[in-house]
Amino acid sequence: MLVGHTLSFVRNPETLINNAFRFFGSNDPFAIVVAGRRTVIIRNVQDVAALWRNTEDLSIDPFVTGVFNSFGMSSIGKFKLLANPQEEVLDEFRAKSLLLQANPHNKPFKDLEREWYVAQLLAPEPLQMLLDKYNEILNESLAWRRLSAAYVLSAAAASVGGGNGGQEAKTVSLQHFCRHTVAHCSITTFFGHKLHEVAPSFERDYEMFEKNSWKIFYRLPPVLAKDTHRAKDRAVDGLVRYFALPQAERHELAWIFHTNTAELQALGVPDRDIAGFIMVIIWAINNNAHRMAFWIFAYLVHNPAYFALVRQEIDAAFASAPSPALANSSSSSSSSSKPDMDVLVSACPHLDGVWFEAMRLYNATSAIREAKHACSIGGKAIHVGDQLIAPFRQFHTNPAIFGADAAVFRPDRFLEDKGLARRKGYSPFGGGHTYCPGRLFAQREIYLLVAATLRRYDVGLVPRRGGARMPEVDRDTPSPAAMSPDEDVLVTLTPRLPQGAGAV
Ligand code: HEM
Repeated sequence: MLVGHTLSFVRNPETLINNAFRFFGSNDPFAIVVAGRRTVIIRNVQDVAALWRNTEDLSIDPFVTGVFNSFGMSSIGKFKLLANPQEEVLDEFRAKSLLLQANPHNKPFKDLEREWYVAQLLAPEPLQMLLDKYNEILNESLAWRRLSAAYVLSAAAASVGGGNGGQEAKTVSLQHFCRHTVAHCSITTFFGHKLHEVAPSFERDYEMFEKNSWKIFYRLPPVLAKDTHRAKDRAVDGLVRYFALPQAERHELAWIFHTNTAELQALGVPDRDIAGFIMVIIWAINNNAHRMAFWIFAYLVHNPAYFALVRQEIDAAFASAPSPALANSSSSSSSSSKPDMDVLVSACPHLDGVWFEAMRLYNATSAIREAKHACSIGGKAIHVGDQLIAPFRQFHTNPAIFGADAAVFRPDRFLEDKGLARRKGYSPFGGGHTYCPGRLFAQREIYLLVAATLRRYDVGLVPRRGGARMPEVDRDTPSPAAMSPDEDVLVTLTPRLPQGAGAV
């Protein structure tokens, strides 16, 4: 049975799918029509595993090229991503190109690229080097005098909730704090300071684009997304200028992006397409991460007891670092503000709990594939050209997996059941051959952000008309991945006083 339901699917896939399941009365896959296409929806955990396994018949490539299409990539650029390197690499690049020299199975660019992500983002040493750089940039940007106008709304000597009565406090938009800090730190980590020199408005343009990037992702007519397209085009212009610099001036560029751009050049992909391609990856890096950071902070400031537990764990990770007050002083070296990463990721159970729980409840990611050949999933016949979608939030809110209170944000569930984050059905980073290669970086960058912030500052909730309220998910804005809140949270940041001075 086919049901035409494009708009309701884009706006709120969950309600539509729940209604359909009630209607059909089973967990078997069923078909609806989305944007004129037969789309098979999957909810059974075993069927998702079958979808991930079946790389012969089911492909993610049409979805990926669709995204690049929405972001303005030319036909030649899209063709080259999936083309045969033996036929496409230009003569002058053949001796050096990894697509020819380190590609025994002659994989197209898009497939070989996955191996490069793994090499940079999942191998311990390269990952740690990126994180060390990230931490340095983070500590510079969180210094009291450098807190950015992108999120500071006002500064005043005020008596605030954190207990440092009379000390200066800055009022901050939590949404903008997370969006700006995550984007600034990761963009500078991967591209270096030179990008800001040649494209001073890059971050602003990127953030403006990203705020409504769903309009591009869901291919709204350009006339309905003018500002978003313009901001994206300006950011891409900035990247074109950056990549036109001699390589020596881009020495801070991370290996993965050096490799991506060099190999796309070797394939003869036009410069603007290369910049557009990199823009999509920058979006994948940031779009989810800052929203997750927001939900974590939002939960912590609304739950002081949990905040205190997380801060205790974080302070232990800084055991060999100087006191918070020293960390805030301009003379403090960035390395002295470095937490022990092992403690942070393996001895902070309450931080883990709030991270796992945010990733469970505020993540609308789906597995998406298209059928290249006829096959079957969960007993359902799949025709060539069918689109298959498995929305993970269906599993993440399933009481059979997460208990009767699955709809509630309760981090302790991950402390009570240590195996819960490995349970089938918990897939915030997807799975199969497209399993997010940035998963370790993402978790660690967010832990660093939470750690650095709580280490340096008392974070107080600004009183809100109508009383404090943990935001809910914004159900009016479609989200391809991490979900936005229906309301911002305003907080005060106040430098923590040294231990022993009665402030902490
Ligand atoms: C909380 C933050 C993040 C979440 C929730 C997230 C989630 C995901 C998911 C679900 C996928 C799989 C998509 C699919 O199968 O279609 C994915 C893919 C990907 N992610 Fe992430 N991600 C995050 C952060 C990052 C970061 C920080 C990076 C890079 C540093 C990154 C790089 C990528 C890349 C390159 C892919 C494409 C993989 C492929 O097609 O083989 N992600 N991400």
